[in-house]
Amino acid sequence: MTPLALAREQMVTLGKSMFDRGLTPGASANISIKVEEGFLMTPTGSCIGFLDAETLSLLDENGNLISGDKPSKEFILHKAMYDQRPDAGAVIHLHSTWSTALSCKADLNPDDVIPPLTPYLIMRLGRIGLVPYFPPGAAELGAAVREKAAAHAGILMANHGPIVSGKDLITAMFNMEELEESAKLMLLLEGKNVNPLAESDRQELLARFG
Ligand SMILES: O=C(O)[C@@H](O)C(=O)COP(=O)(O)O
Ligand SMILES: [Zn+2]
Repeated sequence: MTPLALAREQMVTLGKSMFDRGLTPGASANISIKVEEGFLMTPTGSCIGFLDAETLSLLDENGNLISGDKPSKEFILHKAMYDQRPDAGAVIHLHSTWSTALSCKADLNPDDVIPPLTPYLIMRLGRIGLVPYFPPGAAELGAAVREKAAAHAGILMANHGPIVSGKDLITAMFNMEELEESAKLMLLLEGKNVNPLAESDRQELLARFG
């Protein structure tokens, strides 16, 4: 199997896994993988639970369509992540419930949205960033993500949802799952007497795993 064929198969399989586990509803979400030709991306309007390996959008490095259906309108977000994070091999954007709920809250720290509650989020994604609301597909949203992406592999887009990168698609998916679980913990603990990790513990984790 060629690397491109493998990427197609993995996008279909992991897209279905995320959809089947209720991580994004309907035709929300988009996924991309960096490939030799440029990028493989989910077509706009597609449901990630029912992707067709043959109609996925294959784009060159500048985002020009080589083959397949019209790509996601969010290619600009994915490209911003790849440009700012040279080690990124895949990017996922979902409308997962807890991260999206968190993205709607006021007074979040745009460079550290989720407090250090447990080690694993810190080990996988470090600090989570936040960009202001702009409409889906807007150039301004792409620019805002571009500005945050060098410092954050996981970003919440206000009133919209999360976007994460990883060295490959399975890593990006695990990163997204950990972000979702951490957003859930944060919201479940609201108003409770929480004992977060000490900043020194977080620094140690960032130094070892970041
Ligand atoms: O929220 C939106 O409209 C997009 O960000 C999205 O999730 C799906 O857009 P397409 O990938 O263009 O279908
Ligand atoms: Zn979206």
